[in-house]
Amino acid sequence: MIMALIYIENLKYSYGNLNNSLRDVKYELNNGEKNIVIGPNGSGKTTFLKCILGILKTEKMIKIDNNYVENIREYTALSTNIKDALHLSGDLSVKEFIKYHMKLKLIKEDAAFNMLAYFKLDSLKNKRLSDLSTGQEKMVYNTIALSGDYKIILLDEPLSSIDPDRSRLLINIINKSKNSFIITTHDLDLIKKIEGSTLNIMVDGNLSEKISPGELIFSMNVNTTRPQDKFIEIRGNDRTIYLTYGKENNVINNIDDLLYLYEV
Ligand SMILES: Nc1ncnc2c1ncn2[C@@H]1O[C@H](COP(=O)(O)OP(=O)(O)OP(=O)(O)O)[C@@H](O)[C@H]1O
Repeated sequence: MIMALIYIENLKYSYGNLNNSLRDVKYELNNGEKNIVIGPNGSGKTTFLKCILGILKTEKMIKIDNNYVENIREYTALSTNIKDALHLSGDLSVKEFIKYHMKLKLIKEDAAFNMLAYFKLDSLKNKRLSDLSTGQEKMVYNTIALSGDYKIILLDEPLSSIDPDRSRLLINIINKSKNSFIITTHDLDLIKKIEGSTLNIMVDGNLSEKISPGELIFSMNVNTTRPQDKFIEIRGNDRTIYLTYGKENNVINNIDDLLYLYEV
């Protein structure tokens, strides 16, 4: 049996007693897959990535390359733009910060500096991290995540606060890459722009089954009242959202219509 690159079963995570941030997540990421996770604010997308990264501790629920995450000490095949996963020591310059991370990941620092130049961000090298704009800071983390040949790249909202030109450059890199990605986003356009992407929808800590975007736009209907003929069921706290075949209301004719998901 060929095991998925990331294999998750019964993943639950709570920050405190009252908070059920992830409810019972089942998930697989295959080799070379580019998986996009969308969902409303606070639905659990970042928490999901942090569990995979081992930043949040879980018990034998997540396997990467057939090893439990908690047993992986130095997983150099995994890369991310999540700030909490990037070790920070003091207020470094961008140059120092990049050098530090490339050394940590045993990657030639040129890889990251070339990427920075590709993003037309050479001028940031000597700036302090604390002096960067929100978008510039995000691009530095994206650069670190994408430099080097990582097997799995976890990008949390990589395009938030990023200008259209740099967004285009970043999407080009993802499209050219043969590696596997999980990308969280609120930018529904990304689903169209990342070639061959798959989609999961997170609602109230529940993750939908995997959907290929092509499947969605054949007159799918977003509703909370028609469990019969459901194609995808997404359980929320106090509602269940069904994607059904049909043309009554909230019909998905294109990716932008996924906005209905946020409205029901
Ligand atoms: N450090 C924390 N302590 C307590 N609760 C937290 C913490 N981080 C997140 N949460 C809660 O967990 C839930 C999921 O948060 P998470 O950040 O994973 O959502 P998200 O889908 O990434 O949201 P967004 O789209 O707004 O970035 C939310 O209810 C949030 O309030």
